[in-house]
Amino acid sequence: MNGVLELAGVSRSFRGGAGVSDLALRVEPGEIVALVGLNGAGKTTLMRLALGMLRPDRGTVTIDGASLQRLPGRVWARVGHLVEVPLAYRELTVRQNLALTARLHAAGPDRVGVALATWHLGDLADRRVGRLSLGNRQRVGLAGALQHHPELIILDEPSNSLDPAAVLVLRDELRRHSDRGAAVLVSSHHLDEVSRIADRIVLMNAGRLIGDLDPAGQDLERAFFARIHADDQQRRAEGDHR
Ligand SMILES: Nc1ncnc2c1ncn2[C@@H]1O[C@H](COP(=O)(O)OP(=O)(O)OP(=O)(O)O)[C@@H](O)[C@H]1O
Repeated sequence: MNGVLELAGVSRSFRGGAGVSDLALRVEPGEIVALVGLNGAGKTTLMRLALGMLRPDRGTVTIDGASLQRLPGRVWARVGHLVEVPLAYRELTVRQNLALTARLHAAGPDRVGVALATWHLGDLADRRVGRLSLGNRQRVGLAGALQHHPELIILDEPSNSLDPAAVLVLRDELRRHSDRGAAVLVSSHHLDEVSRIADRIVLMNAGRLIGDLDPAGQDLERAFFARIHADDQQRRAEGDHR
């Protein structure tokens, strides 16, 4: 498996008018793509579509060239994701949760010790996940999503509720996994953080992908808002002409 994720012409609408339209995105092995946009832009929806948690009304999603409906189990086992709720059983300990996620991904139990050390979870290894703080639960979720060395990584706002030390671990881990060839798609609200790790920043607004931002560019925040504003104005103008 080489982990390429591709969305082509993907649309999904929800009752009430919201949704995403005509999404086209390709994430290559070794590449970190950051998805940025305002609240409600459609980032989580795109990720749920990419993971088959939601079916598109139109368009196709492929991983490694295979449609999600026909994706073999061994390919799913090479995907690591954290979208919405961290995969963790509240009544089990941190160590038990990590052992379970390792098994689900056909990885050996030896990965658990490494994951505990990487995410500084050693002292919490025998605590029940349900008793942990939000940030520590997020660390367990991230450790579980990455410990099997996935070829495709999809994380929705992974730095949410992490302390600065854990944000550093996250950054190092994403770089390390992309250096060994993983394709990484990550959403974020923190442009400065994203600019440090992303090879490509993809902008989303009102359910559409509206172009890229240069991670090395000056004053990313200003550039971000200018692009969003221009897109809003264009949509309004097009609406006026209908
Ligand atoms: N299951 C659903 N039913 C109806 N509307 C939905 C559903 N899921 C998402 N939406 C709507 O689709 C739009 C996009 O939501 P989404 O959660 O993808 O945005 P987001 O970019 O991830 O936002 P945030 O930054 O706040 O997490 C929103 O208007 C949301 O209310």
